[in-house]
Amino acid sequence: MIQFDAVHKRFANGTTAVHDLSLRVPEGGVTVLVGSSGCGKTTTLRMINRMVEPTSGTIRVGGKDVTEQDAAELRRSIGYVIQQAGLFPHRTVLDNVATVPLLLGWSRRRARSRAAELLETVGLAPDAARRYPHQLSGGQQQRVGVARALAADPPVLLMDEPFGAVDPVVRTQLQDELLRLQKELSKTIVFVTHDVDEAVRLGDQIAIFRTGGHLVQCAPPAELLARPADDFVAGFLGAERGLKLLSLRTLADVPQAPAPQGGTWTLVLDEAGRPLHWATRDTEVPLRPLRDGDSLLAALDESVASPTGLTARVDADGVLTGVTSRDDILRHAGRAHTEARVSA
Ligand SMILES: Nc1ncnc2c1ncn2[C@@H]1O[C@H](COP(=O)(O)OP(=O)(O)OP(=O)(O)O)[C@@H](O)[C@H]1O
Repeated sequence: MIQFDAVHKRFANGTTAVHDLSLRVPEGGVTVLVGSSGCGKTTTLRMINRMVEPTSGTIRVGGKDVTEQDAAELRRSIGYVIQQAGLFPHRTVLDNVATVPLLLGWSRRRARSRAAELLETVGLAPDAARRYPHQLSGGQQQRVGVARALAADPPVLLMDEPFGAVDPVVRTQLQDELLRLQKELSKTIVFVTHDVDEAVRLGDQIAIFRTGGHLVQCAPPAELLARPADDFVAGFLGAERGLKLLSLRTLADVPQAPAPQGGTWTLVLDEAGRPLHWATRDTEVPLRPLRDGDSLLAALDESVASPTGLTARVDADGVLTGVTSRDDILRHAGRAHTEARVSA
């Protein structure tokens, strides 16, 4: 757990970057810091590993005051990922990842074998290990950055706009990858982003900052979206708060019915029972079958695109389990919104 108590940071030029910050970052979860440019997110992050020293207040990591620890040692025990990955250009990918274990005194062999294992964990092909950073795409470099930060298996990871410089498709893949890794590793992650959708997707809790380094609200995404503390938070979250909330709810509890027979549109299946498309006698419309774990937002999107207003649902093997109507999805969405408002 990371605990900020009454932390203040004023730079030598008189700028107050962080104002009286008290914040609890729970162990094993992702805390996302968001807010407009210059509101103190990076400064907050960098005070955790003492790249920036607070003017007053205390920061504890695992119960220990960071100022009472050797700064270099502290930094080695905390993973740090930045935008553009910040890799060493003249070292191979493998050596980049092995850097911290070597600094910690591991043998070259052990450090390299750990690095190779981690490259696989973050989804890079083995031949990437021998290349230099400039020979990789931006998304691949970010994966190396994550592998490097994980190399010494630190309990805490600091991530500063790690996916800010890649295109939206790669960004979504990197977010998926981080969620998958986090399920396995349960690190305590502090993640800085400008992107509200990224924050909602990744955060167990989201801390929203306002210019001048003021923390305005810190809450789980569903609570934040259902009950923003003030107009600033509501404005920052954007006009589509309701839809964002739907991205957090799954289809699991929404009822399904057997696929309709004999109407204008038929749901065509392959021989294993997997849905292929909707069809009339002379038209075919593609479909995207959804699973219980998919979001209500994806289900609504699919039902709007479907010529029948129905979403085809499948099990883990892709075999049809039933269909759900747009009305059922909307009814469930309305109930989920009411519950979120009441319980927040
Ligand atoms: N070394 C420094 N000296 C003086 N002022 C600084 C220094 N570092 C940051 N600042 C100022 O402190 C404030 C907070 O900066 P910080 O980088 O923490 O914001 P941020 O929310 O991370 O911004 P961005 O999203 O643009 O990265 C800004 O006004 C910035 O100009």
